[in-house]
Amino acid sequence: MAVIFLTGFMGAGKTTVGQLLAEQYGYRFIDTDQEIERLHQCSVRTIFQEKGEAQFREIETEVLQKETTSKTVLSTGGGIVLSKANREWLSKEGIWVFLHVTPEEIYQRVKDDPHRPLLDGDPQERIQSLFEQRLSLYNEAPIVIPTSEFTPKEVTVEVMNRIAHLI
Ligand SMILES: Nc1ncnc2c1ncn2[C@@H]1O[C@H](COP(=O)(O)OP(=O)(O)O)[C@@H](O)[C@H]1O
Ligand SMILES: O=C(O)C1=C[C@@H](OP(=O)(O)O)[C@@H](O)[C@H](O)C1
Ligand SMILES: [Mg+2]
Repeated sequence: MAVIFLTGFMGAGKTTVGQLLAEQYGYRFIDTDQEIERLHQCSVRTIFQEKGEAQFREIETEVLQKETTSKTVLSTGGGIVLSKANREWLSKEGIWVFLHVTPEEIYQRVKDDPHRPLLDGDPQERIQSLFEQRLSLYNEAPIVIPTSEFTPKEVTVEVMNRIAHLI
């Protein structure tokens, strides 16, 4: 009766693959960003603007903890790993998967999408710098899945293969 946490950089495919994975298992699908937007009735971008990143992170942690229930695929926002407490939660409370993607591929996937406030300005520079800051945190996950050269369906199958013994 597992909960599966999908983590990784913006554009890794956490939201996309999470939905496919939940369909395959017949599990509930929760995306922390979508849940925050539903609870607060406004966009992630607006929350960043009006409340600031620190408060967004507090809300994100609350959602992570509250929605950690059995038979759930929980797709997180890319910054969930910034908090040590969140990383401990991910490692203790469920199956923690890191969807890996290269900075070049991230840029291709997110360049036309205005929804990510942390990529405002020069997105290529922002991606490179955040990637370098965060890679070691994502790599604390026990299960690492490359995604850059695979379709969401292929990534989903690979996640299922890699966690089959834990489900
Ligand atoms: N494996 C993949 N190959 C190509 N494009 C992908 C892949 N996974 C996701 N995408 C695309 O990249 C964008 C970001 O995906 P999304 O699931 O929102 O990522 P995340 O939730 O990790 O930020 C979407 O347009 C999605 O269709
Ligand atoms: O990496 C980050 O800090 C963020 C990633 C976003 O989610 P995705 O990873 O789903 O894009 C969203 O939570 C917010 O814009 C902050
Ligand atoms: Mg997402």
